[in-house]
Amino acid sequence: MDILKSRFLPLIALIASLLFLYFRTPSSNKSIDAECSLLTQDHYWIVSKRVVTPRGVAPAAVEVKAGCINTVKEGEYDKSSLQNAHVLDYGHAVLMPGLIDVHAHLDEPGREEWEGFSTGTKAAAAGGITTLIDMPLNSFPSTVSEETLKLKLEAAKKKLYVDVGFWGGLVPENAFDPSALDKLLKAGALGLKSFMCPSGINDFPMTNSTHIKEGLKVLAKYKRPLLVHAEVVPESESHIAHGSDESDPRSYATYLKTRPPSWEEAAIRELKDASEETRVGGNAEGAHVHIVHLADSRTSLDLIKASKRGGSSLTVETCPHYLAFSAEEIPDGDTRFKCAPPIRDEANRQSLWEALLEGHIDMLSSDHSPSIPDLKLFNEGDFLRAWGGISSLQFVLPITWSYGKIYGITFNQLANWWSERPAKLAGQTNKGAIKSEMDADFVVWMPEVEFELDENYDIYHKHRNISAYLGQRISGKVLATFVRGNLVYSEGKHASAACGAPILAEQ
Ligand SMILES: NC(=O)NC(NC(N)=O)C(=O)[O-]
Ligand SMILES: [Zn+2]
Ligand SMILES: [Zn+2]
Repeated sequence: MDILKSRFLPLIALIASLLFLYFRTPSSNKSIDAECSLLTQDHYWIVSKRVVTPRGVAPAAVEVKAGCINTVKEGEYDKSSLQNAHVLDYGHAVLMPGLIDVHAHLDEPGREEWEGFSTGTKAAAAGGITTLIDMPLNSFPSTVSEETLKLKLEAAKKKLYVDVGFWGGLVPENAFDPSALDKLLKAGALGLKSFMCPSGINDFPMTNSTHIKEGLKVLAKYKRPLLVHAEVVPESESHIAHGSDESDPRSYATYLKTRPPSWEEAAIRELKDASEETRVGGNAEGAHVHIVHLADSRTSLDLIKASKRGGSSLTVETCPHYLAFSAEEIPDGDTRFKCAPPIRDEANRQSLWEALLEGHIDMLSSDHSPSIPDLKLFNEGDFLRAWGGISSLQFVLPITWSYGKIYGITFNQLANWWSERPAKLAGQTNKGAIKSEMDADFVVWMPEVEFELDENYDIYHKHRNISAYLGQRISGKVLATFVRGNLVYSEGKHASAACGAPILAEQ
């Protein structure tokens, strides 16, 4: 009997625990799901008088089912037709596709004291951003291989409040190693990113046109883009890179002179050549070149226009800080405004707006690139030695709107610049527009509501005091953010669990 007991007891215990797990799983899943959303339903309707669809702005009722948009019924909705349904009526608030930020530095693993997946994506959710694509540098190690992409994914686990994809890095070490690039792209990097000038990060060295052409050949096979920080330090100008001895490092003008528009021009001239290979019949047909954070609205932009006219597959983004600020108004010593390329003069700012409105600039991104406050050297206010990068993630929608409304921008333009075109760049065919079968990713916001970014405002970035936007009065309050049907942010509250998904490219 004892022998029988000792033989069968473990087996009985195993069966009992399997049965326990089997019956427990559905209810435990349910409670996890409930934490993902501030709503309990997964089938409901969102109603608003201003729904932004590819067809325009109109009253509509949007049916959400299992994380996707099921139907979009345009026109005033008839309450009786939705009688048994769960309806969220947002009245006059604007319902737009969630923003897709293709350029954010979240810095994990390795520099989580600068920013992190949890803080960064909470800020994104509070700002109406439903997807962001993380840059391969500022984390440590940089995302330049299959292994380092895996470290990113590991670090992101259970910390994502919105969906997050990853760009891989193109650096000299992997540029001539197509099999290493293959592995990185097969592991799910949505595309590659490279720098044509020093990045400031030791394990992310700069690339030249030869590296870029090699990278484009590999990217062509996967039909994915190369994003480029387009500034080149011309030989003849390298001597002014650190400012002349008599110049005041606390003056923004001193910094501005160290990175003239000719740096952007030189890089874009080289990129114009390299991107010819993306034309139909070219060596890298299928690949795409995307210029990040364009600051110069003059010759650089002319080169971009010529390249597009010639049939190259090329797009360009600019960022809200280039549209909001001008060099003349940056106070002495206020290194919150330091970024590269630099914020240029007022006339340049205005022509950036024109280029955006005329469609020569394709999209917007945050280039949210924070650091620890110490590196901003606030005490010295030294623009030449302070770390460059603007901290802005949570504010990009109200900032674009507040500075754009005097140019008469429309909600459809906002949706194009912030959702539709970024989705295309990142290969996200299920995202970027309010139409049936797309992911139910939305921002609900009130363009007319003004508020102050003061000390009482809830900011979720890791370091609130380094943002260049603090102290501003702006308009466009985000009321709610939905990620694949989950209400992840509403009226100052986040869902209790981080249920955003890592986005990996499919082969
Ligand atoms: N290492 C960085 O994050 N650099 C960034 N810094 C800026 N833009 O000032 C960038 O995107 O180039
Ligand atoms: Zn850059
Ligand atoms: Zn950046």
